[in-house]
Amino acid sequence: MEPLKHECGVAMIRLLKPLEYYQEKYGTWMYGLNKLYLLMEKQHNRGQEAAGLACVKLQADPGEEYMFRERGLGAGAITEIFGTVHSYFKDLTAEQLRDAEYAKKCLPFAGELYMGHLRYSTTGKSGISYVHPFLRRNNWRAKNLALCGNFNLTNVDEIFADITAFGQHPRKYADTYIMLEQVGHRLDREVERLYNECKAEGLEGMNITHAIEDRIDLTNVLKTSSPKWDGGYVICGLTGSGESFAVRDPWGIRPGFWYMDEEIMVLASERPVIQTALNVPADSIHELLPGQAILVNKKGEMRLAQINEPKEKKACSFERIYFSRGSDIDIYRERKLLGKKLVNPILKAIDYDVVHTVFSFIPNTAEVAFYGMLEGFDNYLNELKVQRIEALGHKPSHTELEQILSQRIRSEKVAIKDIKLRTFIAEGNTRNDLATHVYDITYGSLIPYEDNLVIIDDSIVRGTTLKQSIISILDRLHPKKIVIVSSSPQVRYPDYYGIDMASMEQFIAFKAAIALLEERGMQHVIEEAYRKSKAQLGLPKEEMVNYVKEIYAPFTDEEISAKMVQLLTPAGTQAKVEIVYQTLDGLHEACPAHLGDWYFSGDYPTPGGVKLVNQAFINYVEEIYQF
Ligand SMILES: O=P(O)(O)OC[C@H]1O[C@H](OP(=O)(O)OP(=O)(O)O)[C@H](O)[C@@H]1O
Repeated sequence: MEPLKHECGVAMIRLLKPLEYYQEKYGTWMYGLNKLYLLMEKQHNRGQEAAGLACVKLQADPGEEYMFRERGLGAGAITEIFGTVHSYFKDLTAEQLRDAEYAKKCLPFAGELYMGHLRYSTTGKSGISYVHPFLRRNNWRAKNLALCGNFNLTNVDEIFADITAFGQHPRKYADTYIMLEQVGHRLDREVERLYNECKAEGLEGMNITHAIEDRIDLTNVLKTSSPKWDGGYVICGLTGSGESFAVRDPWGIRPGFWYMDEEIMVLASERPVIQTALNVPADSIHELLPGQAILVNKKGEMRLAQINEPKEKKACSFERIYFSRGSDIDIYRERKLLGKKLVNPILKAIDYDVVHTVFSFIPNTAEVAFYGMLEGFDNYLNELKVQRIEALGHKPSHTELEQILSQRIRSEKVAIKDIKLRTFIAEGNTRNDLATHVYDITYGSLIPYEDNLVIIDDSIVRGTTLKQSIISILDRLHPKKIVIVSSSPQVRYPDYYGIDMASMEQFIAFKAAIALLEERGMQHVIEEAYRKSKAQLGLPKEEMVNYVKEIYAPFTDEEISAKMVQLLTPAGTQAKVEIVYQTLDGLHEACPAHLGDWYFSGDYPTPGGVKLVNQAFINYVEEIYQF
């Protein structure tokens, strides 16, 4: 089975006051719903394929619904699901709409607990039934569970085996279902344990229900269900009795941030989203720590709990480079630094000829790195100007100064992206076409046959953007040389923890390394790596080694880059093309708190990652390479 992937965004809201409070203070009891909309809309960058939301209403009477969900497919899913929710209110009178008590009693989605999810998946497994949140319903309110997550587990097979060993019978072999059943099973046990406890105390009827709901401790549930999860995750859940939680993986791979005051608790995948939606400063927002959970109980009491021992922190650097919005104060700084660090290799590539070089970027994500790169070149040029002034040996005249200071770094808006969608996270089959037509150029933005063009992108993964579109369209401007700059290092290995970059054979770096091995008659390296990978199949995953590294080992980064240029440059391109990459050290210096770099280095933080890359390489050799 191909594992399902959920590279996504999450948002949670827990209103800590009655709905009347928000009606009075903010003029609407829909305060929570509206904030959820903002949090989701501002995380659209994290998922364009589908969206879903869930809501739980506290204090419903038996016979009244208290858990609601809406899900939609497609790029317009957020608008669609909120449109549907609002359609329930469209026939209300103005008075009814203002009446928080009426809303609470009679209207769907008028609750205190909210949860939203944005999804993209590139595995072809789509359809509304795969859209989060997932629900598990039961006649015991505390056993009801809504779950959504930004996650990917490497060991769905092991967890499936585990829960079937308990005698459970999941309906689907899909990670979210399996997780839902696993957490749900532990939740059932917890409720049953409390039921027995309450019974033994002599409680009866609804008193038992209320006592269970007062005593239930979700940390027990999470501690018993999550230890085997091997992967990156922020899993969010709501229960029918009013508990909400979010738990993060022990390596801190996937991000989660939360904010709380006396009115609201909010959690989201990205920090600035909370800042903007609630107008609060960055330092009032906390990171959910590796292995930690944030829980708010039925009474609105929050607590942080260490669910799993934190491991060596390997927060995903690709979040910083590409996936998250660049509006975060730290991400903005980091992206700029990534650009700045590339000045020296770029200077080499343009033969130090800044006078005849135009600098630009491939929209949109690379824009911030571009500003950093420009700053770096400004510094370089200033230094040159100082040297030239000093070299004059006399007090410079006004004309001399003017002449020296007039030199500027030339930056232009050369590439234009015609649509706002991210092509990277578009479904595989449609991507090529999208990449081909999505970019355009500004005619006249450089001097033909005289100027070099340095153009920065955040990442080169499959190379589709370059090959299908960028290089040939830039060549129409007739630059002398095109220097493509990647603010991140060469992407060499699949992700497996929640960002579905591509499968191994699609990586342009991998294709280049294989081509080099073949060209130089070094096929034995492939055979050897395959043999070793195959030989360790029976080993426990903790003992496995990533032998794919041997494919890259014989070559320098520059050799691989040069090969990529050959593979990516369309026939007939007139300009000379070169690719300049960030180094791993440069990445770590720019993003020191996010050292997770497995897609660049092959150093997977969890044994499941090594196991999957091993299998992927075996599959590649057996199905594609075929000796
Ligand atoms: O080498 P490739 O496989 O083509 O992938 C890398 C490209 O994909 C991303 O662009 P995307 O259109 O997703 O988003 P952006 O507008 O946020 O830069 C990224 O910025 C690169 O341009």
